[in-house]
Amino acid sequence: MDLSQLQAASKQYPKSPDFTPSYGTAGFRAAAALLPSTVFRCGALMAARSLKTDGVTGLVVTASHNPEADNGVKLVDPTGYMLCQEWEVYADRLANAVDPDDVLAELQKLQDSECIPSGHAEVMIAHDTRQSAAELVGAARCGVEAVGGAAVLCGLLTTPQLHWMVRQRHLGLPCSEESYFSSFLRAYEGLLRGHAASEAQVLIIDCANGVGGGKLQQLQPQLAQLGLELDLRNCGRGVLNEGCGADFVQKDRQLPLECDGVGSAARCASIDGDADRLVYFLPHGAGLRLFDGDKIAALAALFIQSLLEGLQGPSVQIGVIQTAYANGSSTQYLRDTLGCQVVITPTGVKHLHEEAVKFDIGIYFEANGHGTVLFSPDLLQRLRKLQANEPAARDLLALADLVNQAVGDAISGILLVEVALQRLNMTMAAWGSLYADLPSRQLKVTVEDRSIVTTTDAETRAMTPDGLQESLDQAVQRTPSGRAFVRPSGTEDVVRVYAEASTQEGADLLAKTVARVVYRTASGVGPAP
Ligand SMILES: CC(=O)N[C@H]1[C@@H](OP(=O)(O)O)O[C@H](CO)[C@@H](O)[C@@H]1O
Ligand SMILES: [Mg+2]
Repeated sequence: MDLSQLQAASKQYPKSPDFTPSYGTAGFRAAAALLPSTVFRCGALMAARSLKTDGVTGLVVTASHNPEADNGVKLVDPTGYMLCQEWEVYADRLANAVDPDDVLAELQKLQDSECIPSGHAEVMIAHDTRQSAAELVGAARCGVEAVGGAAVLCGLLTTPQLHWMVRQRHLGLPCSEESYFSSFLRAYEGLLRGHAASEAQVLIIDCANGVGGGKLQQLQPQLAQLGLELDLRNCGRGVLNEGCGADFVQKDRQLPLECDGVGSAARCASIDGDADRLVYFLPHGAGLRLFDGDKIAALAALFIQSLLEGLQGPSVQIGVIQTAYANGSSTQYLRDTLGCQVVITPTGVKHLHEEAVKFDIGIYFEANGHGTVLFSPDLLQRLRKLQANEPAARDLLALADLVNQAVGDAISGILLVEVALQRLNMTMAAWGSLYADLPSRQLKVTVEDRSIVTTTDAETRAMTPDGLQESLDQAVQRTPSGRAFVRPSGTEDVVRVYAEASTQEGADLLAKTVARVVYRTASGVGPAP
């Protein structure tokens, strides 16, 4: 790695002294104005990662479902997965280096400890629709070039598109946006051939005023020809993620903007600002009936089991990976009714992904709608051998092409849900009644320093501060079918509270009680909950 230009370039991107970025649940995220230094350094880091792996890496400038004024960076390994967790510590150290000398010193240390070879580094860079994107993409590019790497500017893309393209490069397969669309469409058409519903299906999609809207518009004509009519809302005229988008719908349980008055029969979906999360919903009274990531995982598991029934030979191990935020009813359904193995991991798809790859078919979804279905290389090989004679093998192979094998992808997720509903001949109502969600509530508590809250057992129990878990246990014991946990957010400066119970009142009360315990034991700031 050529570090001779690094210090000079680094001077253009000074870090403000009191900014201490931290690689959170999915990369760095902060107010956009603070981020040029972080993104510059991530550019350099991903060039180093490219040399280390002898592959093309990726970087997406996005703050996902967060407000327009925020931005962030998501880092992509050559496999198309997120940056390997061992390297997060380098990302943290580099991002926090105080000045250009320090940046150089950190990269030199990285170069030595990872034995980074010299050679050609290449980093694919994409961005979402935020106004701050241009400046930050410039910073990323400068960071890549400052260590002698080549930046490939891929422009406006969804996060999962860039992950998919990086993976395709790795596999030596076509990696343009055109091939992204055509590959999903081919798989969709193949899975529905001879099985499509007789009438066109209409789906209203709340696009969060983010990057997914334009991308879905590009797919609209071809999907209409295949019997799926997309009615796109919040396509960019309004404010990004404000009053709309998958995070708003899943957490606030309210109809997004531009979706009122659509009628209770309207099938609706909502994606987030960088189109890696997906939830479905049906308008219901003043609110909505939510089909979250857990429901999508259950539908995917049911569909995959139905396909596997037609497959000869040894049984295929299906694992479903969830976090503590998964509704208790979903876990019970997957385990007891479908007989799937369920694994619970800490929050963040990097943790779920890590477990999902251990199964022949690993289905992972966070309750917020971020997830995908992974097929193991061994299973794919077996399916390829069988495909000439077995339609089930062909269907499963098509499914592996339909579902983004790199990361959770809202666009691919929509196609998965639509195929599964049509192939299982299921209405949204039937999907909804696979199991009934336990009422739940999520709250946030602002505290002086969220890092004093530490957890164990996949974040289901708090270890510190003293007394927090004990008080939480008492509150849970008083609540019929109660369950609650707290954890420091990895993306926001808050402690998150989750509670569920047999009634909504019970869940609300439990969440409030726990929020008060957090406020009391972890030095809450601002008004008490
Ligand atoms: C409760 C919740 O939805 N948490 C989200 C949120 O992380 P936090 O660490 O909870 O802020 O953002 C992550 C990145 O998008 C996502 O992976 C995760 O599920
Ligand atoms: Mg997102």
